[in-house]
Amino acid sequence: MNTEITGSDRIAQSNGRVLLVGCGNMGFAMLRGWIEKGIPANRIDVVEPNDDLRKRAASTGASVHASAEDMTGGEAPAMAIMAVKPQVMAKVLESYRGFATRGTTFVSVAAGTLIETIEKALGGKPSVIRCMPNTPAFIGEGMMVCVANEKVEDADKAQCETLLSAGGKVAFVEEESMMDAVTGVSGSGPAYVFHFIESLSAAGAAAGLPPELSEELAIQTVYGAAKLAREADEDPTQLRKNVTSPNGTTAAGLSVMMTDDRLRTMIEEVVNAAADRSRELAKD
Ligand SMILES: NC(=O)C1=CN([C@@H]2O[C@H](COP(=O)(O)OP(=O)(O)OC[C@H]3O[C@@H](n4cnc5c(N)ncnc54)[C@H](O)[C@@H]3O)[C@@H](O)[C@H]2O)C=CC1
Ligand SMILES: O=C(O)[C@@H]1CCC=N1
Repeated sequence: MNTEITGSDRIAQSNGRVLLVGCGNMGFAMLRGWIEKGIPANRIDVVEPNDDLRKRAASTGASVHASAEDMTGGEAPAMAIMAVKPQVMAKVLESYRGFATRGTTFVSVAAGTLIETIEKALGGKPSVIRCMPNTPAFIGEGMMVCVANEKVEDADKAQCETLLSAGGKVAFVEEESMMDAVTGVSGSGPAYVFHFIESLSAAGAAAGLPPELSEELAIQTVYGAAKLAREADEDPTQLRKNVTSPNGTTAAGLSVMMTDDRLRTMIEEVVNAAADRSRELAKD
């Protein structure tokens, strides 16, 4: 008889505790999203060595701990979300090896860190999901893309999806190699959009608008356009055409962006640079 306890069994038995290791920018964005969407704070433990960040995590009602030692003697969580930097991920995972044989599904959000590296660090045959989230998870509008190893059962995957979807949309891919491009598009993507907002806002100010007003116009325009792109029946190409009157102002602006595919070429370079860095991180 197989007596191994799976993550989903553990959820049924223990009300599914969740462990978040690392509560910096990404960890806190996820934690905040979970709390906002009603994941009970009393089901969440956070390990974060930084005092200020630990206090911030505690403000959500989650139980906070300064180090792995405070946690590892206790009940194994159903899921451990690992949100530390890729450079320390393998070392940090070693402290949680005990959970790997006690039914915990490990979810790493580190850029570049391969499933193989996570498995080695945990030893044995752990259940591992590699996930690339993004910071809009903070407001429940993130994009979380995951790939699972063969040890992850459907029920564990479903449980993980339930948790992660509190931070936004969740997708699973079959091939781990896609995660580098995913990182280049949606993981790092919010930073490109924020820089676009900064640039649009600065250009408006340079064109004579009060800076605060210009920033408001830039933010609302990106927000409204993204929401329309998500909700409209038409695709982004048609939505662009709908704004562009023949020989009008938009055509004048777009000709600067689109001549010789200027922006598209640059964005391709941007995404490739981020994806290449993700591949490099796998080798560090
Ligand atoms: N910031 C982002 O937009 C995204 C980040 N990621 C990934 O998330 C991970 C974390 O990135 P950030 O949050 O940006 O970095 P961060 O530096 O803000 O957060 C990392 C946190 O880990 C904590 N930490 C260090 N050692 C620890 C240990 N032994 N136990 C528990 N916590 C420990 C640090 O004190 C810090 O608060 C990285 O692997 C990154 O690749 C993934 C997607 C997006
Ligand atoms: O810049 C980074 O490496 C992380 C991963 C994706 C977004 N931030």
